[in-house]
Amino acid sequence: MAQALPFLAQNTSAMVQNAPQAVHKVQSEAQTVTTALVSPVRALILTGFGINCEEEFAAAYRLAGAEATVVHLNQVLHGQVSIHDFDILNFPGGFSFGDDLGSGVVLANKLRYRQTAASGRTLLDDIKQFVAAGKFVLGICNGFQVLVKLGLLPNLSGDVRPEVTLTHNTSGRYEDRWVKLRVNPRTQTPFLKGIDTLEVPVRHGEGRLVIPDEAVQQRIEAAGLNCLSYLDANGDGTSVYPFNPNGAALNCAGLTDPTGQVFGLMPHPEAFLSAYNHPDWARRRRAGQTDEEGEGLRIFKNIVAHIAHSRLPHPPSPLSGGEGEPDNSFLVEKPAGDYGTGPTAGIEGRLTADRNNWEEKLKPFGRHMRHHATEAEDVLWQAVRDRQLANVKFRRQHTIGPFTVDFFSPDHQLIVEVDGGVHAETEQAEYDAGRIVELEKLGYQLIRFSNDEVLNSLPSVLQQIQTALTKQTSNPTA
Ligand SMILES: NC(=O)CC[C@H](N)C(=O)O
Repeated sequence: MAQALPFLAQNTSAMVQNAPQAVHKVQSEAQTVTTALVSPVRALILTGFGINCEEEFAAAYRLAGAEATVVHLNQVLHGQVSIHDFDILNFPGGFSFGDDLGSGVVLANKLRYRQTAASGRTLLDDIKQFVAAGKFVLGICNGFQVLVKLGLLPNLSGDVRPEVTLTHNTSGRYEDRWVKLRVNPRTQTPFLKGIDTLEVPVRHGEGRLVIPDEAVQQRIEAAGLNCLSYLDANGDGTSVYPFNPNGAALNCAGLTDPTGQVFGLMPHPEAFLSAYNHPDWARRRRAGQTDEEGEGLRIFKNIVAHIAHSRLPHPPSPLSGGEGEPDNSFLVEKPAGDYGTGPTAGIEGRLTADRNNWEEKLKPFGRHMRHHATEAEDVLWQAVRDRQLANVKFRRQHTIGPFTVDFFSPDHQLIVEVDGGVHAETEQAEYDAGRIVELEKLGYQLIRFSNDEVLNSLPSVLQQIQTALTKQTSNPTA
């Protein structure tokens, strides 16, 4: 096992370093978007004492748009770095303390008993406070073992004492192979939101979950804390080797605590960040798969998006006269019916609606739509309101001619529409197509997103809006 260590470390960091350019493009796009948001999501990654997957872990968060900081555990234990300055605390894989006394045991004991010189507090005291503050903890492989040995997982009692354990694989050997996983639909954890199945590698000697107490097992199942299970070739949960590589109880590859904020798993999602990490990538390419991202990245994107979203002000308050509300300064006296001028028409570029039509129909309609915004519209509005995106002002449910558009940047003449399922229906699609032509004729740029895109890939949506803003040069008259 000891010989495998340098090989694994070299091999995996080379995979990250050699990740294709496309991945780095995703990385820089995601970072730009995060910078555009209020403050970056911050991930703290612990290393030292034989941990060896910290760089892949950091790469995963950076690709997901977060700020990743790798520190030696001693820096935290000696009080030089505070976990409370971060949003996610991460325990990577590796061979901490050479797996002496069982994988993860010594490190768990250090967290529980080692007091920081200054305060006499233990790091576990801080972690409890961290979780109580609504923050997140992720442990992968050796990190998962640490969380289990410590009792942070599954932590049914809330007392952080060990309730289950992870021990030697039933095969009696170190397992290094790819596995398929299914997400328990009952899990509450944001780490796994929207994920059904996942293919990831395992590399461990002590990954077999043992649940000594029947009542504990029932409570784990009842609460859906067994969030990941190993699948066989038919996609069914299995105890059969090698699909289940370690003989885990409940075919379980990962656990959460009852809050869903603490999550640990034996497989390595941080080792599948790029499509090229997968042993079958070339065959998949030939079969027409074009996705550049590895499936493991979804977990990191999920948690980063969740935290970024929870930072946005809630609930939305479309206050009358607030940012985004149409106002009379956008109107000039014009004969009824003549609603339109393009953005190139000097001062008239500010005219976006006919007064009569606006007062009678469009203004109440806009107000109604603002008060009955869909979830996706709200999410996007919270991200762009108050000039949060590239310092650009957006209005919502803004009236242009006879149309009411979802989001509008007057300075950039950019329209952003968020579509629900109804827009796919033929009649509606035809109407939408006509509307786009009319609006584009008037000189506006229009981009559209589906509800799903906004809800599940907000950073990418914001990035695309930002790109569109730079294409559409600022209108000096607006
Ligand atoms: N990759 C890892 O984190 C390995 C974990 C642990 N050292 C084991 O062998 O079980």
